[in-house]
Amino acid sequence: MTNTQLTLVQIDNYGPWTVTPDPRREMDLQTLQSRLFADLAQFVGARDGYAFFTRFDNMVAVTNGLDRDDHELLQESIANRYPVTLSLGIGVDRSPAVALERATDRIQRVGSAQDGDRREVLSGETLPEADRSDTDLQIAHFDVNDATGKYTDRLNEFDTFIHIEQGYASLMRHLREEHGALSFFVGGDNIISVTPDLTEDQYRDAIDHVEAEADVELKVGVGTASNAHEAGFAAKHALEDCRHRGTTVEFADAAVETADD
Ligand SMILES: Nc1nc2c(ncn2[C@@H]2O[C@H](COP(=O)(O)OP(=O)(O)OP(=O)(O)O)[C@@H](O)[C@H]2O)c(=O)[nH]1
Repeated sequence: MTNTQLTLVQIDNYGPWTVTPDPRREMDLQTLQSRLFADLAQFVGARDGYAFFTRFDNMVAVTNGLDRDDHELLQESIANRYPVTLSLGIGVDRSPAVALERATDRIQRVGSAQDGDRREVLSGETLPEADRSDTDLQIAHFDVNDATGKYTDRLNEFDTFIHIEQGYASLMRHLREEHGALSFFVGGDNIISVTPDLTEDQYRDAIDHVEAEADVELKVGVGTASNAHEAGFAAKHALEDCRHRGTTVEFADAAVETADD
């Protein structure tokens, strides 16, 4: 059974805080946001989840394997160390987009992101403990073909960035609209998608779509496991298979996942 547990992480009342009593220095905000993401990534990663920075004031984490107590501990630890607090909404569904809808609804129904009285919401349902080990999720790790030779070593950084971002925009829209999959840029030329069970043909169609729309060539490795780390790690191995075989889509085989993890 494939089921994704997603957590929406939202900084409470962040907009007003950034301008109270006066606008704060931008690089101080950037430092806070990136450190907060680093702490979230470490916390979630240590429990075999994945975290994505998305807009920094709102972040998304794949939290299969994390229970309500883990979420509470995250809130407590951040509140102890940062001048801001976090609200967390949790949702579970076969479709990652629906899981995120559910997670979001849990926070939105309590109040606005800029509501001074709405703090440290923790709401939503986690996967039942008994279901965790036999519930899988799918991670697809996309990479631009020869980004170094085509862009990094030839163009200035800004023009390279435009190409990569156009490819990302095209892929994220296609997978969201066609399959309810959620895709996140993770740096360099890499995009990680949290997907429902997709077929090889569906991945191939996505790659063809991005090439036609944005003129960016991608390849993808796909992994399935009970947590994001194992699924993503298997996907990375599958991506290496693409490199060695010259293919565009590879699915991890289960043996690799356990042998190398
Ligand atoms: N987040 C993340 N970034 C990576 C990973 N591997 C590579 N990168 C980034 O991607 C950039 C380009 O590296 P590659 O994708 O290996 O190089 P390439 O030139 O595209 O070559 P091929 O992928 O072999 O076609 C690196 O500078 C890193 O920033 C990864 O596993 N995760």
